[in-house]
Amino acid sequence: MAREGEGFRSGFVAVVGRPNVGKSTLVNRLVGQKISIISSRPQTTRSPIRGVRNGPGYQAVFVDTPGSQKPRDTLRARMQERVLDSLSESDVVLFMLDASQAKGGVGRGDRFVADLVARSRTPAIAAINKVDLLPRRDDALPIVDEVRGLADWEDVFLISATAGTNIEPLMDAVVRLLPQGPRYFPEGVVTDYPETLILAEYIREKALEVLREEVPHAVAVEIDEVERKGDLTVIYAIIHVERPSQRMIVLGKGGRTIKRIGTEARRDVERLLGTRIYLDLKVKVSPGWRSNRGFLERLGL
Ligand SMILES: Nc1nc2c(ncn2[C@@H]2O[C@H](COP(=O)(O)OP(=O)(O)OP(=O)(O)O)[C@@H](O)[C@H]2O)c(=O)[nH]1
Repeated sequence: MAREGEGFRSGFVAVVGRPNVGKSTLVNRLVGQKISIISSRPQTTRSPIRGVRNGPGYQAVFVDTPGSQKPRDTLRARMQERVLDSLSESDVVLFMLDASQAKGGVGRGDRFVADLVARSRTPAIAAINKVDLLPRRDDALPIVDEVRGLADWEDVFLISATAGTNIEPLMDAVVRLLPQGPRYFPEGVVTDYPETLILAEYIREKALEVLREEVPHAVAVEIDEVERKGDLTVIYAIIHVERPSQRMIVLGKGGRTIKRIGTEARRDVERLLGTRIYLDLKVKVSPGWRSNRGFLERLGL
């Protein structure tokens, strides 16, 4: 962790709200990349990281708060505790709701989340999103009034994550609430390094460990797809080798070797992402991949 000069602000911003209110859209806009950016996870949070934004004198780490919606089952009390814990561990909470849905009055689900935010006693900002969907500007006023009554917000903003309305004023307000702190992630890493490349590196490292000297340098790992299903992340990855004989080695007797690579990689990736992982590993023979430019570019090499 780099030490920064006097007055550097940093912290974790929990983004909460019912599904579909636009949390990912907003964070992607703030971070400026389509893929959430991750790096080695600092000890201070148990939540998966959605993205990191670096600005003059600050670093804001946006984190997900799993289960921040009204649970329908009997686990309700325990889930509430978990959400409360993660909100309390954050430095700032960004509560989002969908203006187009709140038109006839703020829904019960939104109230439920807002109530958790209030109970966490963490400085919080409310962002009423999708204002572009309101037919008239005045339609927003009753929503703002209602939202103000839900918790003791530091600020309430009307935004549109897709149109870009009020995004920078919102960001300024977030930064004002960040405490003094270190730069948790090196600037270069978080701005240049997409998640898939980091995942691929982890899997490659495990493959090399397990294979030792048997398939030196013939192994490349490609992440085909990352799918998030609640707190489960499904990762489809391909291990490329150059010859059929190498494929046999990577698979191992009865698939034993690839299974071991998968198990070890999954453990690390789980720690990295903070979610449960299902890792789908395939081995493919790609002759001459090392001299195929398009292939190398796709892999970020
Ligand atoms: N019109 C409009 N649509 C938006 C806006 N922000 C997000 N959306 C749309 O709302 C849908 C849901 O957005 P997401 O960012 O995936 O919502 P989310 O809250 O991250 O959803 P979960 O990951 O399921 O919790 C997408 O189709 C977005 O394009 C907005 O400001 N205006």
